[in-house]
Amino acid sequence: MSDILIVDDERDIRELVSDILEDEGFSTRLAGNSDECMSEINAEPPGLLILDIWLKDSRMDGIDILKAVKRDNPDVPVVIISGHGNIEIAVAAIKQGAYDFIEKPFNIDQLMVVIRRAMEASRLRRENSALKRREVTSSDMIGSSAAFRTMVGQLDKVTKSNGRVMLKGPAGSGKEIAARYIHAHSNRANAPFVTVNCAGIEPERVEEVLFGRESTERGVESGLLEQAHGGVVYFDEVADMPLGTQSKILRVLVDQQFQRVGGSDKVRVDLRVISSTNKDLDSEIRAERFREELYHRLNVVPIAVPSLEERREDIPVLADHFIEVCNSTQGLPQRDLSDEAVALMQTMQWPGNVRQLKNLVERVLILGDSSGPIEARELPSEEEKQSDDGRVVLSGALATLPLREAREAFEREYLLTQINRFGGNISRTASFVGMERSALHRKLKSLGVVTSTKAGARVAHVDDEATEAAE
Ligand SMILES: Nc1ncnc2c1ncn2[C@@H]1O[C@H](COP(=O)(O)OP(=O)(O)OP(=O)(O)O)[C@@H](O)[C@H]1O
Repeated sequence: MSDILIVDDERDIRELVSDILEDEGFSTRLAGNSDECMSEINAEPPGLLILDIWLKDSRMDGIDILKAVKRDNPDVPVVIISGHGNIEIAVAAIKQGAYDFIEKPFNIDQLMVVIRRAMEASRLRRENSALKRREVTSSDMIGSSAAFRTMVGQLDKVTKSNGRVMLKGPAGSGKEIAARYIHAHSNRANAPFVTVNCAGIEPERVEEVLFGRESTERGVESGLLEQAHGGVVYFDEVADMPLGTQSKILRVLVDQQFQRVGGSDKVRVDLRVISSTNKDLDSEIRAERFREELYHRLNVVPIAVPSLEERREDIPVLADHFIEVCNSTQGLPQRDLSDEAVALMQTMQWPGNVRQLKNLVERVLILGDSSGPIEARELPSEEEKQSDDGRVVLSGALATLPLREAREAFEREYLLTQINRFGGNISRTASFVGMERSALHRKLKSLGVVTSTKAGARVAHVDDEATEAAE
């Protein structure tokens, strides 16, 4: 079991707490001021920190120490000791990330309850992140085609370095999963992986979201960059980053530091930067929508992520994998794939790549037959297939509807497909389909399309109640 570091300027108190904890089977270390405390933590982060708020003869008070611990060793739980009548300070400490506080004078039972709970919470958190990592490393990167193996070979080469990687590939091809693979196999695997959805941040909130904020009422709220300290920050779809944000990110990459909104101190962070794009950034630079200098900083090691059409031979293993995932996470039937279904899937167009395949598998398992192998007839027939001269071929069903209903049916199906293709992200769907975000929201409402979270992913579907009411 890891040990407990007790920091208090009163020798009697730290020795008393230490005696109690050692009687309970914990090992302890002691510190009487902030310097001793920081050198103990730097030598070896403890399993738990018990920290007095007021420290005499110290360069840092308890709150400063707490901030440093939450920044550099966020997994170490901190229990605050506060003097009687200092509840407000203790509450402020909790806002800064302390697990709990005990008020002096305290009794042994109270102390033990708080410590056991703090240790348990931190154990669960660590286990949880280990599980998440295992999920990514062992099961998520599926494939054996040549194109896939080439990519994995390149990912393996960059895991050991700290170089900035740019993943280039179409939407849904697995860029984020590739970034997570680099993280999980690097020496930063135990530190955070934080995704910055470049299109999704409102331009007026960019600084707050990335750099955090400081105010007297709410204390320090760390932004995404600070949350990623020691680990990896993943800029998803950098081409969608507004120009103003690009300059701010560039400055951070050059200076290696930033200021929180409302704060005056410089915050230094240690980050590995991975970014992704599905656009051709050279033409974005020529069109003056992307800053060339930022491109060169991000594009140190470019890695191509192949589209699903470039790795069609992986389709059967990927589909089997998604059937298994749907079975274990949602209890959907565990079915095989018939040879005809596999053949059809391997000849289809996949503009939404692996994400589209995953959604298709889920849809067939929900709507299709409940047992037996998946047959080709259960896969969506390509109703709105393009004819050779680019015109849309009308299927029987659509052709029998009045124009208004046919248009609605088409719009509903089209937008459902697009939203799911963009993983439920309305901003990106809006930008792809060429509508304003608010107009798209209105449209979806009128068509009865809603989004909800299913097995951790945002999915779009038709809200039956809304469409019935409209009819
Ligand atoms: N090789 C793979 N093995 C298993 N699942 C995969 C693989 N590649 C992609 N996926 C799955 O496909 C979906 C899309 O992948 P991901 O989000 O990584 O794509 P992306 O290229 O980052 O998409 P976008 O550009 O739209 O953000 C995810 O659910 C992911 O788990």
